Amino acid sequence: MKRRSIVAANWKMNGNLSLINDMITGLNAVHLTENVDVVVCPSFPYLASFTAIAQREGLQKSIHLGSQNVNEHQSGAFTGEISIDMLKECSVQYVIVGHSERRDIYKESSKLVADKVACVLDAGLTPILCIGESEAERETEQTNLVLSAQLQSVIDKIGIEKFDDVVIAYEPVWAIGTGKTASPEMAQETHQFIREFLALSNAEIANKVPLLYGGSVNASNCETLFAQPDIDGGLIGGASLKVDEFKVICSAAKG
Ligand SMILES: O=C[C@H](O)COP(=O)(O)O
Repeated sequence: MKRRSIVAANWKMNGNLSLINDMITGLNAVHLTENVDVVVCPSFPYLASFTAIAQREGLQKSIHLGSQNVNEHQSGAFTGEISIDMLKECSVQYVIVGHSERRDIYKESSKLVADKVACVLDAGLTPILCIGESEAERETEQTNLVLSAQLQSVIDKIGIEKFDDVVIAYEPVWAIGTGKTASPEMAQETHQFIREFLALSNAEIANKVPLLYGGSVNASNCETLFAQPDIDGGLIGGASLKVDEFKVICSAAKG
């Protein structure tokens, strides 16, 4: 079956208003293959700006706005946090959850990540659930164990059926921002494992879930990565801050 392809830009704590303008103009000029969606995830202060500029300039309908994080509570005394309703008011459609930088630097547990996935789904938005192993875990052959545990905690929380509305991004931590991309074969092998793991709970849903690869994807390696049968697009960090390079990556998504 044909799965949806997604290319998502995670700007992390980078970018500014000028980049929002340039990205919207640049992406509007890209010919996106049918069945390909593009998601731009700037920092919180730029979400409303993105929407305002997109409304003013017009935006291809397959380009969407995403957030890099959300708080799992609906509202309350959580200084510095952002609720799902606030994101909805800014026209956000996708939310990155469980990025390894959130898990490592901010100590987000798999339970918290699962709560956030549930919160995003309950609001009718799409979570981009990030999973991935560290270099030490790969070297000690624990990759599949780590990925299974990260996935199982979300399955336990929301049930496998709800994965129909979940996007998964596999990002080996050792490949993030390091220039050390997983080889297409290694990435494919791990994506296939993820799909097979989901299939143990529900084969039909496993076959439908878009699986994105993330970790030093750039204009030179995107085509071979996206050509792999179980890779349905990418979660792009550094290369998504360069409009021309990101356009090349979006154009390479197979749809
Ligand atoms: O969310 C994106 C990933 O962390 C990948 O970042 P990168 O493309 O800079 O390696």
